[in-house]
Amino acid sequence: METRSRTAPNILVTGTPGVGKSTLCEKLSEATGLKWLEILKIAKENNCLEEYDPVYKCCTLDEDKLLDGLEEVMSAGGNIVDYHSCEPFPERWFDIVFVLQTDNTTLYDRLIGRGYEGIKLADNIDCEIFQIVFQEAKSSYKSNIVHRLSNISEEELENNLQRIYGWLQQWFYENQLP
Ligand SMILES: Nc1ncnc2c1ncn2[C@@H]1O[C@H](COP(=O)(O)OP(=O)(O)O)[C@@H](O)[C@H]1O
Repeated sequence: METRSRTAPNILVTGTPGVGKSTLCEKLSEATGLKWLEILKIAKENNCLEEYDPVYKCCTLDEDKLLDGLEEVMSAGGNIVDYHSCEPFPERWFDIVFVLQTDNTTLYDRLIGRGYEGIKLADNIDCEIFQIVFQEAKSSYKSNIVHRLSNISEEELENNLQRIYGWLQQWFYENQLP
């Protein structure tokens, strides 16, 4: 389904675990009324998780089942999708993609605070150092809709929210229904 037939845009908020996606999405959803879709939570609730990985202490996604289940709500528009990767999703779903980023010390502290350790901690820090999610986003979507946002402090979070509100206003202005 094309963007034009949506009554509100779909936003993807992505980035390495710990960069602040949930925090930003929750505030954005509260302020705008757009629906916050926490992909991991939705996958759990709808039995879209596959085998457990004991090293990373998480499960892989049953992507086909998850995407089928989300198609209708994504086609309608008005969603904020929160996930640490953009690879599973069809390009046509999103009007804009925000990749949140932090510095490595900040991310390290946040992940330690969350109980990450060993390979899981090291791999996530590497993921941020090598900007894996940003590279993924650039290869998955048109470059003009992919935006990096530094999200280290409360002040940056507020700036990021303001920037997204500004973008949303512009979207509604440009896509006004006749
Ligand atoms: N802009 C920010 N400034 C300071 N702390 C933040 C910011 N964004 C998130 N945090 C904190 O970082 C931790 C991880 O945030 P979270 O939103 O859960 O990340 P993610 O959803 O990307 O895994 C939380 O403790 C949260 O309070």
